[in-house]
Amino acid sequence: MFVVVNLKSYACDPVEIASAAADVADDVDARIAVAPQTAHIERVASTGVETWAQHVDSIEHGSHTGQSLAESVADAGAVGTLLNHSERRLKLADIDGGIHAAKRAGLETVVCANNPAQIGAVTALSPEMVAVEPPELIGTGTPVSHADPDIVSEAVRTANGVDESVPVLCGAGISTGDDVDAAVELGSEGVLLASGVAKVDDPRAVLTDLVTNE
Ligand SMILES: O=C[C@H](O)COP(=O)(O)O
Repeated sequence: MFVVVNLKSYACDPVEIASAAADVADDVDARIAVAPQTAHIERVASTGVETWAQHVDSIEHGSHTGQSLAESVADAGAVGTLLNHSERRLKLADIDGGIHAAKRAGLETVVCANNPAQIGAVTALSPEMVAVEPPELIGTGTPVSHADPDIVSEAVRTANGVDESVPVLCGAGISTGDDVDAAVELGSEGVLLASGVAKVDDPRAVLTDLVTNE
């Protein structure tokens, strides 16, 4: 079970959440990663939590301005990156290029997709993991694993049909251990969540519930 907490651009304290995630991961031997704003990667990584970027661009060192170089986020302490998040959609060629850039820099990748058909397409690009997230449920607090279970099980079936070695995560509205349990029942090997941790008063309690309710 892999829990990825995407802090998006929420007005939260990234270090407080990262420290809580590091403690909870240690306490219950769970895999929890935090994906902060790029400018916060170094501070978040210094807490010891597994740190991910929210995005890298399909570029190499060179004349690029305002883009995110995979080597730079790795140098700051990231060990993985999201790609093609619903709020940062990419063309297929740029997803492919982003995966190559990430691999070059030693970063793992979770490539997001909106539906099972897109999951099939991005699984064929051989990322480490894929994540299905119906955009209409993102940030609603209505968990995909309860509200739209078929999309998760279909995404798992589709990904397995393309490449069985690529695990499928699911996201949108996940905030409790019960949501995680339901996701696992559907074949998901992890969850991607944001508001359920980044917008609450006690992120440590939520993180604990997420990984101890299995
Ligand atoms: O990256 C996280 C997903 O977009 C899910 O967001 P959410 O947990 O706020 O629904």
